[in-house]
Amino acid sequence: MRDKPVVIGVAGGSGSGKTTVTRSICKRFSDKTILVIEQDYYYKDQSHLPFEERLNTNYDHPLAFDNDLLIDHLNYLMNKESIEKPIYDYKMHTRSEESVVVEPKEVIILEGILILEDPRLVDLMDIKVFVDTDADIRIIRRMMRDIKDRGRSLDSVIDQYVNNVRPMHLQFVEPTKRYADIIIPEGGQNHVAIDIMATKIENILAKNHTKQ
Ligand SMILES: Nc1ncnc2c1ncn2[C@@H]1O[C@H](COP(=O)(O)OP(=O)(O)O)[C@@H](O)[C@H]1O
Ligand SMILES: Nc1ccn([C@@H]2O[C@H](COP(=O)(O)O)[C@@H](O)[C@H]2O)c(=O)n1
Repeated sequence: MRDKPVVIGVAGGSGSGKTTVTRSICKRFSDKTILVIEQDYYYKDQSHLPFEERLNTNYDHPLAFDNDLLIDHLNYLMNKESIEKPIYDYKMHTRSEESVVVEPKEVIILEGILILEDPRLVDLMDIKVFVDTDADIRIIRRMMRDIKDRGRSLDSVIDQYVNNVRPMHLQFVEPTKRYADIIIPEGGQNHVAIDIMATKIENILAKNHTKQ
């Protein structure tokens, strides 16, 4: 493994397909090669707040994230040290009590809505990707996922989208597209883009291995 892992940032709006793209890329490599770090798991811990209060948090604002901890963890991984990655509970709107120990790998994919919004995170990335999907598709995907997987009602998804997700997307997420090296339209079903990403990663790994 070269001195430092390769860091690939995968940004994009909620429901754009970041997780799906990331999983499609990971499937092309062995489990030992790519470590995925989700910015969502670094939402600020809210366990000290009553549940009702957690419902009022704006989870689409940059200040909702504990990027200091995320940056500390990325620096540990860059120095080939393991971290205790937090686990996030979307139903309870806070960090779980458990965490998981993860070891550094040759490639780190950092995935999240606002990873290109913090210049300290951008500075750590070798390749920056923005998954670009139309807003109508994103809201439909989000409705289906949040009701099925995140314990939400239709009304709450619509309310949150109108009051927080949409305005924050326009103010903070969409403008970060300009920092991307690669823009992937439509996300996980874009096989050409996934092929290009996988080839780029293979080339970087091959170069690192011949240097040793
Ligand atoms: N191309 C696609 N076609 C249909 N459904 C998709 C597609 N990409 C993602 N989804 C679904 O949409 C939801 C959101 O996708 P996900 O990859 O989790 O987006 P993000 O990580 O950007 O929020 C998931 O339930 C996923 O299975
Ligand atoms: N307690 C929380 C925390 C976050 N969210 C929403 O998650 C979205 C980001 O995750 P994606 O997988 O969709 O990128 C973000 O838009 C937050 O609104 C939430 O609903 N509840």
